[in-house]
Amino acid sequence: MSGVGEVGDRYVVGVDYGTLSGRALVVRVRDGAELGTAVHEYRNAVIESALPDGGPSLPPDWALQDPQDYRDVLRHAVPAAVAAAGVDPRDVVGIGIDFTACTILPTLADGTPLCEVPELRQRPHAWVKLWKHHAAQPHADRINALAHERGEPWIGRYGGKISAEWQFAKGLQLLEEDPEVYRRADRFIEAADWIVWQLCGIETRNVCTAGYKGIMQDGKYPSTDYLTALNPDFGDFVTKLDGPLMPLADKAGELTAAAAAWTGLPQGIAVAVGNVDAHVTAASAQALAPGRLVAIMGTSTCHVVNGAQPAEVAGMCGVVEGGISAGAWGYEAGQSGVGDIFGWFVKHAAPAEVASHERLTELAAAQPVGAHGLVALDWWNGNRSLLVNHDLSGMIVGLTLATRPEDVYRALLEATAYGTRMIIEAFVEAGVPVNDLVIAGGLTSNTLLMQIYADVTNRPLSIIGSAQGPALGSAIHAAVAAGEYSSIHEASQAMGRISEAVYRPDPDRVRAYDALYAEYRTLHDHFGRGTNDVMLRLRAIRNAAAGSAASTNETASEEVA
Ligand SMILES: Nc1ncnc2c1ncn2[C@@H]1O[C@H](COP(=O)(O)OP(=O)(O)O)[C@@H](O)[C@H]1O
Ligand SMILES: O=C(CO)[C@H](O)[C@H](O)COP(=O)(O)O
Repeated sequence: MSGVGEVGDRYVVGVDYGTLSGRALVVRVRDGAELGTAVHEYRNAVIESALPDGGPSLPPDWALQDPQDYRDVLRHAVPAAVAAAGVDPRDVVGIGIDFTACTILPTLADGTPLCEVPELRQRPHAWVKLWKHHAAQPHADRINALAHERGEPWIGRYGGKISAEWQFAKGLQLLEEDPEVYRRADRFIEAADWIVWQLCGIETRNVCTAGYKGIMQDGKYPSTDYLTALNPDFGDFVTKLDGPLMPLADKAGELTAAAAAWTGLPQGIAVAVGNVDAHVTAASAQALAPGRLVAIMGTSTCHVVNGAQPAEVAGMCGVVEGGISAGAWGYEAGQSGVGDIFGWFVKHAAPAEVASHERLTELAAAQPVGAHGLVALDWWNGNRSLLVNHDLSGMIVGLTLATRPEDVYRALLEATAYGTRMIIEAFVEAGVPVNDLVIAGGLTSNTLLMQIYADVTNRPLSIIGSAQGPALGSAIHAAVAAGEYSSIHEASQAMGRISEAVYRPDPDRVRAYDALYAEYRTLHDHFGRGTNDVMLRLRAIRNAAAGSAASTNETASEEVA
């Protein structure tokens, strides 16, 4: 953190809503200096098995959140960040937020979350569905099949598949599993837009989530005909999504008196339009130019890259005009599990004497490429791009009695790099240039991982110059919304930071990885493209067994009662 500003300086606050916590960052407008930060952990974190106040236990693949946790970030992290920065809150001129996505909730017409309506509190579908809620896969499958059958024009803009994580799959699941909660939902809104509504009292919809996570293309959602063909009661779904659509970095409204009281910031300051963690980071990494692919690597990885033209890229998440920044076509792809796979290995598979990222990385770094004899498929949390199937699962080939924990750890790091290479090749083959990579997020601290990515992708890797890429990106958007800069490009140049080409590919390792990547591709297509659906069959067997175990437990507890 830099020192406090000078007299006359103005500041903006960026708030990054992550999977487990929200971080606030106070940033100086003139140069992007980061002056103070604070984190607030969500009390209810990720709700995966039981609701906070009781109700039915949640089936596999559910992931919910509590919207009160989001308000608490405003009440705790924002004032703490301003205090840590040592600036006068009266000099703060704007606030911007970014959120995970698609993280979405049903609300009443006034924005009250349905899970806060007393009689709906114990209904799982009344809660926020987090981005990694994966229980809507069957609904996504039907959305996709019908879109292809009818030749819907928008499906190509999503690489041919809508993800189970996105709005329409989650909405259809809500309708079909709890029609009453669906009917009570006047609004179905991304948490990014909901928290902006809480801040400025005005409901808006940002073009980023509407485009990538909804199906808003060329100013339109899917037709009523199509939605009715999915389910006769789904025809009205878009009326719950509709709202004033706003470009990124615009001002959504002004901070209300109530939100000023929560945050300690001045009433009336600019509130920027909501945005997504990955997409705001392109601005903080000074990576808005076409061809610079930004990978935000944390629990999962999100890839965003601007292009000059629209193109259809099989398996990408989507292409949206102005979806990253005005004046370009923004492309997105993603890997649903990255740091979480490494974390799983440290926590559940590595023996205690080596069970830390640091120790496993140190041991893994000592071996030449290929020496472990392993190739893994990185699908521990399903596959977002290119296969768009969250029922796929992880695999390691080549294990022997000589395999050591660091070998497996290294194979997992490499598997995620191969997954990123698949995505890059899909973009390039479709005519979307990817010249270099800019990496942001917590995983930038792992230098072995960074070098593996440079070698596997055969591209130079630049590193964002901030440990708070999303929060800084939100602050940059707030500065534009407050009128401090005339465009996001100008603000990004003044306030963003990047260290250019920190990691360069090594030709020998590139060659060695080409051979391993060829094996990865073969396995990827074999298990992911229908030659052998063993993973899908295992998932069905698991779900049936989990279902019968749950009903056995319920019968047992009824008998006890
Ligand atoms: N040194 C490390 N090497 C590899 N993975 C790590 C390391 N430290 C933490 N992780 C993993 O990175 C993820 C946390 O990254 P972070 O960027 O903080 O998360 P988030 O995506 O929530 O912002 C966790 O999944 C954790 O298992
Ligand atoms: O898809 C997303 C953005 O488009 C999610 O927000 C993202 O994958 C979750 O990010 P993280 O793992 O960093 O919390």
